Amino acid sequence: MSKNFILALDQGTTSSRAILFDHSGKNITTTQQDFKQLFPKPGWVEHNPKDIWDSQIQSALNINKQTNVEFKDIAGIGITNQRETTVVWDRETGDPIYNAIVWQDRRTAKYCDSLKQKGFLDKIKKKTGLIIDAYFSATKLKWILDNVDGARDKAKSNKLCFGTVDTWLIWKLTNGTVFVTDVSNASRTMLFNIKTLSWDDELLELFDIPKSILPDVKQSSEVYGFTDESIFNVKIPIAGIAGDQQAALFGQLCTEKGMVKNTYGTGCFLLMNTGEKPVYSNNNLLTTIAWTINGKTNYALEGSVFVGGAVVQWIRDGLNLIDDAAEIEELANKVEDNGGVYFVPALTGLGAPYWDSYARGTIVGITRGSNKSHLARAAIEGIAYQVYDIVKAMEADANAKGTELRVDGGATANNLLLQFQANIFQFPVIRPNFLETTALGAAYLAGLAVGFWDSVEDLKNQWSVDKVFEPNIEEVEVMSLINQWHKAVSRSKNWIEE
Ligand SMILES: Nc1ncnc2c1ncn2[C@@H]1O[C@H](COP(=O)(O)OP(=O)(O)O)[C@@H](O)[C@H]1O
Ligand SMILES: O=P(O)(O)OC[C@H](O)CO
Repeated sequence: MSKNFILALDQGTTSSRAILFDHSGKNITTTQQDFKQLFPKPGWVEHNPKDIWDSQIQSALNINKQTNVEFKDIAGIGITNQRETTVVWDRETGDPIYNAIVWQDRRTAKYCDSLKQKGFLDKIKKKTGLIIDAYFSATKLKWILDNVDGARDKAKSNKLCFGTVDTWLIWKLTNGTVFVTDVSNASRTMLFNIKTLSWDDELLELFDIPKSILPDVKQSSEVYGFTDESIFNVKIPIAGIAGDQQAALFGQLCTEKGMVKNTYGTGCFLLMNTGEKPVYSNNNLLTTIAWTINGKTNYALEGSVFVGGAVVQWIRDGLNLIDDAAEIEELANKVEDNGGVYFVPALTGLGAPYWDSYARGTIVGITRGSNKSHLARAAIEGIAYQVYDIVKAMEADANAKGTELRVDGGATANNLLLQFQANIFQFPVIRPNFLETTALGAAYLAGLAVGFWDSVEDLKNQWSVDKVFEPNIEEVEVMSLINQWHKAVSRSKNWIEE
């Protein structure tokens, strides 16, 4: 019997989602569970790996409560996940030995500084495509091995497993029988050589990490194993894995060299498909693996913004100015412009192109006339300005002007944000009809592996436009806004002292 659905599991920074797709790429149903964010110290961000698993499996199980679809009618599962977040667990018991250290966590910033001072920047960039930063998994994993009682001894005697979130979920889904990741996730660890497509022995030595604790690295689209029968009462092939930003690039069908997307979620992540060869940035962007399919690896250039939609969450939960993220647009629309207020949302430092772990959130230009609407507007604009800086870096690397940008992610519901983004880019921003492109990308990868879809060409007519945001201000006006923004950025940099 041929099966009718593909299930994507999208494990994000703030929530776990399960999304069911049919053959036409239509979203049949979505289930979602938020889970707890842990902030044990300033600059530290953790998740309980059990919360990650519980929320993810619960949303998957809720799929057949919300629809009549039976699990036996699912042809394959695609996994996509918040990247870099580091989980270490006991190989025997399956119990995590510490909380997951989340990608936003800055606790290893000082150690990263010491690596830079010792001159490792070039070597690490050549091997991994990455800039030395606390963002990536390597220093988080080293921190766990160095700081959790007994961890180093256990690691040496092959008693521990390390994984990014994809690896952790697949381990749990297969009852501890499959220990894998894919190239896109591996390329975010700072331990993976993106040219040889293997764990790099020299880097493992540098970070003092035994190879035995690392998962096998697979392609992004292949059958890795089957879910344990006890979970869905049927064995379902797990057939796709990609880090969420690479999955979104695939879901937006940016499958040709030169195509670009930006996702506005907790953070913002702009990726350009650079084809089958790695392109190295001269402007502080990352080189990363987009995916490997049928033995062919595609690379991407990436600009990562640490705080995007998260600034709206902070305005909601930290300041209580709104009850729901969507209300920010109405609040911001009560004023015509930012009234001179600029908000650099460096709440967990600045990512690309600044890479400043010591920057912190900064609000400048406040006068007696400023009000909460100006602040809301400045926050939304602060998201867009950060993406602007990345586009400029990418234009400089590509030696070409951007012409359009495909966007997705939760914050793209905000028309004010996308209109302002188009205004400062001076080129159109395109919002597709279907915004869960991360999940769609994971579904495509799984569906291609199990023959649910035949080829990428097959998928191309599934992408369609909801709205095109055309710029509606003049370039001279943009220049003066950008000038003020960069002044604000300079105020936020190198703020905290450890
Ligand atoms: N209308 C809106 N305007 C601005 N930001 C929004 C809006 N709706 C949601 N967001 C923000 O988008 C983010 C959620 O997007 P999502 O793609 O689900 O994120 P993630 O996958 O990172 O968990 C949250 O940070 C939220 O504050
Ligand atoms: O969970 P998201 O969508 O915020 O994505 C997080 C990124 O993968 C971090 O690199």
